[in-house]
This record gives sequence, structure tokens and C-alpha cells, in this order.
Amino acid sequence: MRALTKPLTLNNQTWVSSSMSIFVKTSYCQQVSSTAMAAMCSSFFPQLPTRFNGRPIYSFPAKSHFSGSFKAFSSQASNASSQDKLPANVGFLGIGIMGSPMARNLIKSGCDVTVWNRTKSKCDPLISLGAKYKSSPEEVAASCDVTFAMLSDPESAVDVACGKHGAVSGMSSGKGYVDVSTVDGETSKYIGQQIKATGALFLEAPVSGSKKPAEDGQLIFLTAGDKSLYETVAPFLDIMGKSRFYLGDIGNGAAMKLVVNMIMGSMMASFSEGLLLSEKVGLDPSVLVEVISQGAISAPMYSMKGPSMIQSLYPTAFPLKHQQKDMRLALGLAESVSQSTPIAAAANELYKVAKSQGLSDQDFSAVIESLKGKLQQ
Ligand SMILES: NC(=O)C1=CN([C@@H]2O[C@H](COP(=O)(O)OP(=O)(O)OC[C@H]3O[C@@H](n4cnc5c(N)ncnc54)[C@H](OP(=O)(O)O)[C@@H]3O)[C@@H](O)[C@H]2O)C=CC1
Ligand SMILES: O=CC(=O)O
Repeated sequence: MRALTKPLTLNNQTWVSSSMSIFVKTSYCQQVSSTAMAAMCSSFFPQLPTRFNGRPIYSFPAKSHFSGSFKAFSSQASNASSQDKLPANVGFLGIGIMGSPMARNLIKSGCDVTVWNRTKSKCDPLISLGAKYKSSPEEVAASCDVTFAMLSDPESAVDVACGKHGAVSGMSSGKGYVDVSTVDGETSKYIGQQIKATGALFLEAPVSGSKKPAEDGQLIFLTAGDKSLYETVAPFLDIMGKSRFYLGDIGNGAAMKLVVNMIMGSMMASFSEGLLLSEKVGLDPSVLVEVISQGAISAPMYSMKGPSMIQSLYPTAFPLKHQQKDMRLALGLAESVSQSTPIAAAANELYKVAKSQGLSDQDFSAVIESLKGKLQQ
């Protein structure tokens, strides 16, 4: 189902809505029909029009505090009263490409946010917006009810949580730790054990969606762990994201994220081959991108990244080094259950070549450069 994506002025009022899929609480993968959604709109907001030009619309009054697209419902709908239980202070550790806009959206939504980053200067824009700063993860965790962490990889996630002056040292009963980094399940379980040994609660919550969805508050949270913490932080997840899945035991969120990113990494490698092949046989790769966009294999990623890839430009949204890390972790996951993944394994080799070409900090679409090298040989 697609809803309105641009603000609409009706009856001298502005309405906004997202283009997200709508889910219900009873079955988190079941989409609500257009008619049901229209009925929900009119029941929750009876003053709102539910049809425009004869078509159903799903509109809510614009939230003045929210900077990105408006989210209507999540995969596990939070009830309005959960706002009453909002923890007072939120910590955020790891102010990188993703952490920065996620923390910014919390601040702009009126949350009391305390930040820390290894490179302190990256906290400065958030401090200007009203965030507090503490000089270690331990101090952030000690001063906040809930602490989010968005770190590079398993090593940094463990270091920030469990290292010297790590978050664990500041945790205690009544607090919660939410790790939104992309790590493997074993790492997540280890961090979870350390956090829970203090009496605090733990949730793994890696995100699907890149820099722009993070800026727009349109991330997809893949959560697992303490259900009560999931419910407590749901309002925060809804500020930063457009949907959230609760997947049960710790490790399931990490596994879901790795499977998704394994597919994404393979898709990007295959797309790179197609772009180069089309050019080599005399086709215009821009036309290939257009053809793909109209067919069954259309994906937003191709239309977003294709034009810049054709110009050999790779402005970083998702660093290539992180995509290669995710391929590596996904291959480890597959090996742990003896699942054959030859396509992902081949794609991983391309990301490794691209890293050796010095492209680690470029966008992961720079993987195409690894194939240019091969073709020239
Ligand atoms: N970018 C994207 O599109 C997406 C990324 N992700 C995942 O989110 C996570 C963060 O990604 P992203 O924000 O892009 O990455 P960045 O590289 O921009 O940020 C990484 C963060 O981790 C910190 N960090 C790295 N190593 C250490 C360490 N040893 N000790 C303390 N802090 C450390 C960095 O601190 P410093 O600033 O000091 O270097 C920085 O805050 C990764 O797990 C990634 O896979 C998930 C979805 C999308
Ligand atoms: O992890 C990357 C993403 O785009 O999702």
C-alpha cells in the first residue's frame, strides 16, 4: 500500500503521511488493507478526511516537533499511553554517519539526550542542538535511563559496552541498553550477558536503512531481547524509524540484519557487473538503470546509486568496509548452520578487493571498481 508522500492542504490544514507499509500488532507481518487503514484513521482521528479525489488517504496532523516524514504505525504498534512511561534521559554512544542523525531526531523530538563519541568533535553539532555530553560510555550509562549504542563492528561494540569505562560500568537495575550496531549474534549475546549481569535490561536493535532514512526517521528496527525494554523504548524507535520488528531471543535481530545485508551486498555486486557489461557491449548504462526501474527486479537502491556509479562517484552513505564486515559476518552465520551461500561468498571477494584498492570509506557501491580492475586485466 502506498500512502501520500507529500504534504497535502485540505480544509486549510496541512496533512502529512508516509509511504510506509502498515502493519498491525496481532500479526506483525500482516498488512492492513486500504479500507481498514481508512477506517482506523477515521476512528482515531474522526475530524480527518479519509478520501481525496475518490481515493483513500491516510493522513494525520503534522507533528511540529518532527523533522522527517511522519510515521503512522509500526510493525508492533505502540499504544499512545506508552508515551507516559518515557524514560527521562536517553544516552547515545557512537555519533557516526548513522548515530548522528538518529540522536538528532531524538533531540528534535524533545528528548533529553546525552551523547558520547570516541572522536568528541562529532558531538559538537548535537551539543549545539541541546544535547548533554559525558566523557565516557560509563558516565553516559550512569546518567541515563536508556542508552543506545551505534558502533562500527563487533570489536567496537564490545569495547564501548564492556571495556574500561564502558557502558556496563554505569549500568544498574532499572536501566536499559539498546545496541543498534550491526554485529553478529554471538557478540550481541556477550554484550547482553554483561549488561544483564548488572541487573539492567538489554535489547539488540540493528537497523535496516541508510544515512537518508536515518535523517528522515525512516529506519526499520530489527529487535530482540528483553521484551519489556522493547516496549519501554518503542516511542524512541518510532521517532527514529518507520517500523519495528520484535523477533524474540537475542541473536535473532542480528541474524535478520545479516541476512538482509548479505542479500543487499550480493545485489550490489551483481548490479555492478550488469552496469559494466552493458557499457562494454555498447549500451547506455543509464538506460539499463531506467529499464531495471520499470521491471520486476526494480529496487530503490539501483535507481539511487546507479547514476553516480556510472560517473564513478561513490558519496558515502553506507561505507564499503561495513558492507564487507556484514558479508563476512553473514558468511559466518551461514557456515554455523552449514548453509551454502556461493553467491554471497563471491560477492564478499569483490568487497575485499575493493578494500585493498583503498575504497573502505567510500560508499559500498564502489565495489564496482573491483570489477573494473578485473576487466582491464
Ligand atoms: N551507514 C549506513 O548506511 C548503515 C550502517 N549500519 C551499521 O551501523 C553501524 C554504524 O555505521 P555508520 O554510522 O555508518 O559508521 P561510521 O563509521 O560513520 O561510525 C562508526 C562509529 O563507531 C565509532 N567507533 C568505531 N570504532 C570504535 C572504537 N574502537 N571505540 C569507540 N568507538 C568506535 C566511531 O567513532 P569515531 O567517530 O571516533 O570514529 C563512530 O562513532 C555499523 O555497524 C554499520 O554496519 C546499519 C545500517 C545502515
Ligand atoms: O546496513 C545498511 C543498510 O542500508 O541497511
